[in-house]
Amino acid sequence: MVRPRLLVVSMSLPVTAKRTGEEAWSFTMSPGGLVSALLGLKEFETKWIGWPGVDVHDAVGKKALSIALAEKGCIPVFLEEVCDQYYNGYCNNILWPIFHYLGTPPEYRNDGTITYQSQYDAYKKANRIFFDVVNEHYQEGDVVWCHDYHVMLLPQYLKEYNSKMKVGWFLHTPFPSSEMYKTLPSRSELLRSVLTADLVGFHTYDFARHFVNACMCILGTEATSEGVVDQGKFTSVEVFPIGIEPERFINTSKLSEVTEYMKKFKSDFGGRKLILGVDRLDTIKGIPHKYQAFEKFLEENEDWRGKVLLLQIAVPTRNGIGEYQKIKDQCHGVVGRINGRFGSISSVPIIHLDCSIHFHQLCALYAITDVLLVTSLRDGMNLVSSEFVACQKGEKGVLVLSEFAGAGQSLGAGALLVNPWNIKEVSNAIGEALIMSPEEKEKKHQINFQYVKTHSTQQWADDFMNKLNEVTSKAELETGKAPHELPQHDVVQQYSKSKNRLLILGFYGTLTKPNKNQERKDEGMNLELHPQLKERLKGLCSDPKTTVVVLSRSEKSVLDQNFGEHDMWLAAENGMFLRHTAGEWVTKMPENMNLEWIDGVKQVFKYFTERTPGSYFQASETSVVWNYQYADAEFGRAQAKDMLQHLWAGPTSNASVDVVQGRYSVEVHSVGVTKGSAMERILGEIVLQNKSITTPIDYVLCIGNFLGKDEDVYTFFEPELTKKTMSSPYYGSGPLKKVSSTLVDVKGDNYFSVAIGNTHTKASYFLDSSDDVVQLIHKLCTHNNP
Ligand SMILES: O=P(O)(O)OC[C@H]1O[C@H](O[C@H]2O[C@H](CO)[C@@H](O)[C@H](O)[C@H]2O)[C@H](O)[C@@H](O)[C@@H]1O
Ligand SMILES: O=c1ccn([C@@H]2O[C@H](COP(=O)(O)OP(=O)(O)O)[C@@H](O)[C@H]2O)c(=O)[nH]1
Repeated sequence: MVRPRLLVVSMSLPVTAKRTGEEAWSFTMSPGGLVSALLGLKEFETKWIGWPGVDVHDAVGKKALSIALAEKGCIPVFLEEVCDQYYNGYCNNILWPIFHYLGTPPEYRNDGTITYQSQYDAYKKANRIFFDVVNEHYQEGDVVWCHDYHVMLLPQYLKEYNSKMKVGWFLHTPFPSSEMYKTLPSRSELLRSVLTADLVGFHTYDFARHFVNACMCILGTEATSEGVVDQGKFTSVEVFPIGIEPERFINTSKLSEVTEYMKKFKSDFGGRKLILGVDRLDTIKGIPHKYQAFEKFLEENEDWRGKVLLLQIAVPTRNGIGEYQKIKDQCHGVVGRINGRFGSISSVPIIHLDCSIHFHQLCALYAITDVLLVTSLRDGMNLVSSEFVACQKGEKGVLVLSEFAGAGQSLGAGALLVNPWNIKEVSNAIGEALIMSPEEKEKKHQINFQYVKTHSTQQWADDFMNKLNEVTSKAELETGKAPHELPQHDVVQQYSKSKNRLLILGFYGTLTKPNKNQERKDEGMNLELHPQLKERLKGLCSDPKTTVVVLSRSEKSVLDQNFGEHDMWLAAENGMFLRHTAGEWVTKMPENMNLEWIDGVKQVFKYFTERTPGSYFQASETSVVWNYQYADAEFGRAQAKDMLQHLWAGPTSNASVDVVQGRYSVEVHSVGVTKGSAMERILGEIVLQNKSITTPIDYVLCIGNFLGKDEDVYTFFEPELTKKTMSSPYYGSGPLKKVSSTLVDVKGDNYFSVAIGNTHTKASYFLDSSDDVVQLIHKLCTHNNP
């Protein structure tokens, strides 16, 4: 496969520039895991677009810097006067703490005169500047991969300008639960923009789930198991846990310079056990908590005093922010206290370094470490943990890892997981790690080493790119398939010609009267067939060449009441129950379906129904739907968001259910209860009962006003899919065997899938309303006698 060129966009470039003369620049590597990880992308032609770490105001300097950076495959973004408000302000003082559950900084809570607005304005401006630079360098076919919370508006700017650009967005930090995210004033704009990307990626399932929930609660979008549908546009949301470049660490630790450092450090530490911490000096890394836990350990384990050293590399970061200056002082204070308490003339228990160290030194330290102590209060991933695992040699060390780091989900099995807020627990884990047997340490190490080796950055990038390619190719195909107005003449003509027709009709919104003025009517509770359809349907059903199926989420009794007198098939609760009107209901529910959640969901729905005038809920045997179509729209929407929170916190939290938000409804049903998935079972039953079927179905008309998750029914009969489905084992046995290969014979011109009032659909055609369905059914009934 030819790989596209990659435009990586992140706030920081991998190198930080320093001016050494009018036209001269020197560079150092930028700190942080994002940079380390992306440097591992070797197999793509990559241009990296980002801020060079300095403000440059003169044209000469900018030009010289651009040239020097170009040699490194980098393109600078000059942020100039917006930089401070953007980077130190909105990004790192607002988004960062909110995304890491620290909430808004105190000055925004306590000082009524400070608002986010000017910082948000700077954020918008900065994203525009990023957009301009990307746009200047973009070539057709490039993939633009936006990284992190600094560029959340960029996907929208790019897509508005050129909808064909392939755009991915990946978040390196946690995405918080919607309760926390909701506090952001610009929450909707940021979400909407991110959703314009083709693919949105996170490190862990939790982060992805939080994002999807936020979209549902805040924007009212519909969520599917694969992503989010916003205003008819689908955005894929996936999990891609980042890795490191393991070979780089493994090979470096074998270098003689590194071995020399190892010897030297061992001798410097005088035979003491080494506990290592490597973190940017960031509020989220829990460094003061680490010190407190170590202090507790020394307090409670007198024997270990003088025999263990905690070395903390505290890499400087974001010096322009007050909180970061404060934490530095705070750390120095605590270290002083502990060293004062437990140090001696010859040694102190903690060495705290406010600096970054050379890569060889880092690998040497990782290699000789007995305990790597990671106490992040929240962390997107934490690559330091993986780097430590990759560098370990000889008798292995132990990873003590915060359960709040994304890495906890991938390296947890080979680590001692701790809650960093629980000082006692961390202190105990230090003790446990120090006395762990070599066999146990080796076992844990092997588990993690296998993981680290096989989950490289390259793999991570490949996975992201492959998925992006897949979703964009699919979207391209689907764009070409935007639905057309139903060619009613062809529909009728093909109908006349065919010998064995199958009509699949939805009920609500398809065969009911259109509800144009949104007034409350009794049919809210009691769905009623469109009055003009009664006779027409009868005519349609009485034709022996036509099989009609009403496929609805309604209950059996509702379908009985409305269609009982017609000669047709009724598929209630999205196909969970089926009957021919001449026979009894049969259950088509998949075996082992767990319905224990239903009572809890009903209670929540009842609660909201009582508090939302005009709303009602319907519970069937397999699903519960709350409808606020006749309630005040604004209030109903707000209540729906609130309801989702209650559902997630309670009855649906561990249940295998889908919670689907419709335009005016919230529906909960067991996973996999979709109309498309029911189709195969329905068809099987029809064939089973119609033993006389000898001619294949040569005409399919499927009309509905379905939820996104049910749209799979429109594609079920697509000619290329039919072949696949019909050759499935289901059809290879029992009574279907004899008709399996010839059951359906639709080639395209005799297959019509129709969505009512929806042009963002998988259906091939659309009709405006159920009044059009009435007209169409009339034409079909009278086709021989127009
Ligand atoms: O550029 P800075 O402001 O100095 O910050 C450095 C980076 O910090 C964050 O890194 C995150 O990415 C890592 C790799 O995915 C992940 O392991 C870690 O948990 C995250 O904190 C930030 O997201 C980056 O944008 C910064 O460049
Ligand atoms: O002096 C140092 C020590 C470490 N690191 C690197 O900083 C990164 C930290 O990444 P992590 O994901 O653990 O956290 P982040 O800093 O991105 O939040 C790792 O790749 C380290 O190798 C660094 O740049 N300078």
